[in-house]
Amino acid sequence: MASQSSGSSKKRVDFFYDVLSPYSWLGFEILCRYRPIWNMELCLRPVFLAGIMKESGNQPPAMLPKRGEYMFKDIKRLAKFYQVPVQMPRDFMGTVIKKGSLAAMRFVTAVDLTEPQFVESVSREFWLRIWSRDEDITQPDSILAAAAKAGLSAGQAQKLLEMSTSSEVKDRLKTTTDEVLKYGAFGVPCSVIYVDDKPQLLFGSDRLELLGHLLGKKWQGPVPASAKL
Ligand SMILES: N[C@@H](CCC(=O)N[C@@H](CS)C(=O)NCC(=O)O)C(=O)O
Repeated sequence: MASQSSGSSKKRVDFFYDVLSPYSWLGFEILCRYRPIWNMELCLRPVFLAGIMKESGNQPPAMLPKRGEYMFKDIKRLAKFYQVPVQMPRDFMGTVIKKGSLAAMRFVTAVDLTEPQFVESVSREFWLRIWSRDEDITQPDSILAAAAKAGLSAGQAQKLLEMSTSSEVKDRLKTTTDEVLKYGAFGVPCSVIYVDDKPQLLFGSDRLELLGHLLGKKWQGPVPASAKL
């Protein structure tokens, strides 16, 4: 459960995301760049976007054709501006809507439960596969390849893959998804912070300047100078 930072001067930011979401990738990379600058305790919280859509009664944005068209252009412009190598998969419907991210998000959840220091690198490798190189993230071999690139040993990755279908992992992914729904989520990414002891949910990778403002921190654009070094 997200809560106000206790003890340390670090501000806690819970970042809820699904690797099926390119906007989540943008937000993730920006927050990773800002983590030392804003002195944040960045808590990466894997959720299942399809579950959020279902429970909130929402639909993937691209289901509205005009919005889908806009999104393609938006992502291309943002990738350049934010300096994150996002590229649309050739078969958007097949990759994003039909194949989905359940196996990948269960794997990330298993990593979070047992090897949390790898959550960031594993998530990034999934995004690089699906949203940069147009590669699969659903098959066991694809998941193991992402895990290897992220720095997990073959033995660790195989164990985590087996664990990812356990009820412990399924329950944890559902609990985290339910948690962000309680904060008011209808999509991803969502950042949750506490201001005056009250949780504040911010939707999108385009609300990080506001997030900084609420934390009393300065926004230096999507690629702050120290991240360019
Ligand atoms: N304006 C947001 C858009 C984020 C967005 O479209 N996220 C998708 C998933 S990739 C979503 O969950 N959309 C739900 C909605 O827009 O209602 C941003 O720039 O990050």
